[in-house]
Amino acid sequence: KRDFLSKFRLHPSTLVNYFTGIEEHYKKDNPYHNAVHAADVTQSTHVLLNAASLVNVFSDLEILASIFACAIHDVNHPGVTNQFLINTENELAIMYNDMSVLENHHCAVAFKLLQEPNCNILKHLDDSQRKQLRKMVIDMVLATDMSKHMSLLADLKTMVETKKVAGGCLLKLDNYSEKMQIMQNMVHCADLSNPAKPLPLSTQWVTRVMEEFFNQGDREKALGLPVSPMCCRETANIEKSQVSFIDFIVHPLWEAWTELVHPDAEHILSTLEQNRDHYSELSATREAEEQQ
Ligand SMILES: COc1ccc(/C(C)=N/OCCC(=O)N2CCOCC2)cc1OC1CCCC1
Ligand SMILES: [Mg+2]
Ligand SMILES: [Zn+2]
Repeated sequence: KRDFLSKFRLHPSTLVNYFTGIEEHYKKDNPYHNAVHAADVTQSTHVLLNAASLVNVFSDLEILASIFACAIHDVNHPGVTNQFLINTENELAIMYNDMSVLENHHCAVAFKLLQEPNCNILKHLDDSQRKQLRKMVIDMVLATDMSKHMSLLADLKTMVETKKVAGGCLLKLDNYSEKMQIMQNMVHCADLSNPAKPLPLSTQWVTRVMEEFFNQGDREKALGLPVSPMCCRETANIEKSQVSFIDFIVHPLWEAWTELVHPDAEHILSTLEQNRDHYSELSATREAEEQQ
């Protein structure tokens, strides 16, 4: 739909080879971090990019970089968190010195795959375009590390406030840093969009992420390690965790995004709020049952 095959001279069979390779490098037996999550985040970002207020904000190369970043953003995810890899001194934590271990790995695997035969989809980009795309993809994927969430959101809110005070257009972006901030938050929003989807979809993602967390908790128990928060299948309160996750992480982020692209994301924010109330009511009902 974006006419990228002709704009970037992308070869159909090379695209198929590369993205089949990417799909195969997502671990099928991860309940959550599998190729379906990558497709979900990619499709969600495609929709966010179509907001009326974002028309003409991004160049074709920035859009290609954003969509590519989503498709590869969790590739070869091992189904455990950065903290688990660090605590178990996993080879990936050693490789990346405990810094955004997963996110560095996802980028490295994706770019290494480009060098496989008949997989170089970026072959016909010129050197400057390829260098810019690589930098933008790395900047976006590294920003999906949850430990960056608070600073990413704080900077977004500062930028929005500053532009509002200046009376300018929120989306008049003067430099790479401002534009990249928007792109990083957009991909991060998509990565955290599960609670903002229609409830039948959202509940499936909750089941999947909890299954992956519980598998990690089982492994921590077997290794005699302290079980990570929300990873103990005996004690986790799923509904309560979702309400906190929405209240403290997801809603503040989507509130900022909704203000940025006003009024194009209002329906997403209201779905998120309805879902939050659903989990909150479920949690209260469960608590009442447990009292009896
Ligand atoms: C559908 O529910 C969730 C979906 C995504 C996420 C998170 C935090 N995604 O973050 C980006 C990926 C990431 O960095 N992760 C993956 C999850 O663990 C942290 C490291 C959390 C979700 O629910 C919370 C609350 C109850 C149990 C977890
Ligand atoms: Mg990730
Ligand atoms: Zn993800």
